[in-house]
Amino acid sequence: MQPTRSATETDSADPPTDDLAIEAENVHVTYADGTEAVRGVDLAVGAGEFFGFLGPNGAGKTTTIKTLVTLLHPTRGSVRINGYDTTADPRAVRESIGYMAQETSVDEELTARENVRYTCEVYGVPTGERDDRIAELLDLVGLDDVADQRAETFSGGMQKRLDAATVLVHRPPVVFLDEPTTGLDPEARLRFWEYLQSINDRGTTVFLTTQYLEEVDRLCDRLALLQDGEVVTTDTPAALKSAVGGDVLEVTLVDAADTERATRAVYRSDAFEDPTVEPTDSGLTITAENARDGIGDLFRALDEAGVAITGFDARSPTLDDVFLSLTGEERESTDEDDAVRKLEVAR
Ligand SMILES: Nc1ncnc2c1ncn2[C@@H]1O[C@H](COP(=O)(O)OP(=O)(O)OP(=O)(O)O)[C@@H](O)[C@H]1O
Repeated sequence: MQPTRSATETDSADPPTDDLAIEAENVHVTYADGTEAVRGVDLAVGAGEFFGFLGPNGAGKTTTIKTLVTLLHPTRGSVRINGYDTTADPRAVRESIGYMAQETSVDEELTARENVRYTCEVYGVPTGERDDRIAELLDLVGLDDVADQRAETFSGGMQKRLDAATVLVHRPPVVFLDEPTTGLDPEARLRFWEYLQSINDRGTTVFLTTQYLEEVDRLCDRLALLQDGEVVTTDTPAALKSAVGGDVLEVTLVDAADTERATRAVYRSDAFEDPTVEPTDSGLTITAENARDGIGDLFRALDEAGVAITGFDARSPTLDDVFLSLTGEERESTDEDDAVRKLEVAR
């Protein structure tokens, strides 16, 4: 079964509820060496939301999430989690959240069951409730069959799911997950997404940092896009894609050296109203309202300019286009996203 986006989806930049799980106001974090990793971040995440925090390497995602979970203090600004201020009341914050760091905290010498039992002890889950809680969580993450095997025999994906189960032992209303699927193969990522969807379906607020647009598009009610320590935009995936506007035409040229000539020909022609033309490795991408209607005129204009094409594709905007138009940066992870798509088609 494929995970689907949760039912709380809205087409708004505002959280779907007044009941906020995460509130960050003008948060700045500057490291001791002077690096300004986070520069004025505002966030308002509603209780029960599945919220994506997306950005390229080094954008400041980990620094932000560590600040939200009280491991770092804001240099300026304030953070409230479940109504508790992270600076004034860090203990209350920690008791009301789960945090899964990038590095797994699974003890490989223990079995899956022992790992979860150990975390129950750390969090003081009442002794009489532990067996049921452990069974429920191992079932939730699909590790009930291997509950008594040592974690060292697990794949990377299984270890991540075990780690995620331990994050939930004290039934926190909010969980923070820092790039939980980085390094997982496509099959393991899909299973992890199903798990994340199921914990959100149970009412848990999920704050997920990731570099994978596909992940955000599939799972998140809303997302914030971070670049150079600043939030560039916050909205639903659907609204962001429609803000890119129109259709996207991908044109592959026989000779990539013709890109400039082709770009000039597109702008000179009246095939499209107000097009945006971006060069790619093999040709160009044209974005315009009703671009599909201008395809005939486009072919004529390129032919007249002496530019030969080998391939052509018309599609609706993706989050990749959003990312490109807002950050000016091409994404690096496309191969992995393609692998997930292919796997889903094969399923
Ligand atoms: N302890 C530190 N001291 C100084 N600078 C740091 C420290 N940790 C991170 N940085 C810098 O802060 C900036 C933001 O890093 P951060 O790890 O928060 O980004 P990120 O978006 O999580 O990146 P990635 O996806 O690579 O994990 C980067 O320029 C990074 O080099």
